[in-house]
Amino acid sequence: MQLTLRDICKTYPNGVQALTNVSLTIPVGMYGLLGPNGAGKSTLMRTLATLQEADSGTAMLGDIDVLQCKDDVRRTLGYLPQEFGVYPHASALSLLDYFAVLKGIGGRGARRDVVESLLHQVNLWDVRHQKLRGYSGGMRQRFGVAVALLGNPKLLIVDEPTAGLDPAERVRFLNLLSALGETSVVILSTHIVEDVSELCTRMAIIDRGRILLEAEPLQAVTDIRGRIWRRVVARDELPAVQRDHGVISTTLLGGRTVVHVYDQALPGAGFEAVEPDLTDVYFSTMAGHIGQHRALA
Ligand SMILES: Nc1ncnc2c1ncn2[C@@H]1O[C@H](COP(=O)(O)OP(=O)(O)OP(=O)(O)O)[C@@H](O)[C@H]1O
Repeated sequence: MQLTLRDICKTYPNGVQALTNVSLTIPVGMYGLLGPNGAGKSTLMRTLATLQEADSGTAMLGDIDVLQCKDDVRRTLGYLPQEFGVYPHASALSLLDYFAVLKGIGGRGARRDVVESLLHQVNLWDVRHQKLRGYSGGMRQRFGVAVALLGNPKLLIVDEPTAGLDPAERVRFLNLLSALGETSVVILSTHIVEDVSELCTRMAIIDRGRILLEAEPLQAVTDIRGRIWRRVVARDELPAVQRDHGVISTTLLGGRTVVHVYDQALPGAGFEAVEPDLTDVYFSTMAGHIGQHRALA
């Protein structure tokens, strides 16, 4: 089972080209779709979740035509949207049971087993009788995962799930997701590089509707070894450094400015080699040093 996307295009009525010839092969496991705000991630996620139409292209989940046979996909789809509205006065137990009825999970006993086991899995069992209104952001997200997992989906789509979670909730949430990647295609859309580096065995970087890089995170990091250089610069030096070098990122560390530069060789005095990470892969791609930007230029 894998999800295969070929040449998916989408232009909104206002003329925004949100997806341009998106082609991806997404195997069972955790797949990260990484890109900045407005890149087209939600458009792609909503299209795969059968909530909106593409203009052209194909998407096959095994032998199911995702764009044509929407009912077949919905039977095996779990979707956790960016904004997850909950009914504030319902408890997790009653609302999950309600969604299970909607999903067609029949037989009261069987349904109770499914609901109870999901509440354990997402670690909400102890608070199952509490109203959702009192839940933290992370608890709501985990409730959303429980809803998305009803009916054992073969395709699970999770759109920007960690925004707004505190570090402890984020870790708990990511651990939960990683357990799911063993049997299903799980697509995690995010603008947070760490979500992908910690969790995903494969990834793609998308910007302005185009796939710029498709890679295994570890391999992508290995591939740029020896090409990332770092220098601490004074604020007034920054414009010159940016003019003269392929600066991919500028960060602050203890009040000082640290630039990372992409170059095949030592860019000049004051630079030192750094062991790259996935953030360097991301910014090198966005700056056009690696990936498809180069082919487009
Ligand atoms: N319904 C719509 N009508 C017109 N333009 C839209 C619509 N939805 C999204 N867009 C535009 O399409 C582009 C892609 O948006 P999309 O929401 O898919 O990006 P994203 O990567 O999910 O970004 P974010 O992280 O901000 O949600 C953006 O330029 C956005 O403004």
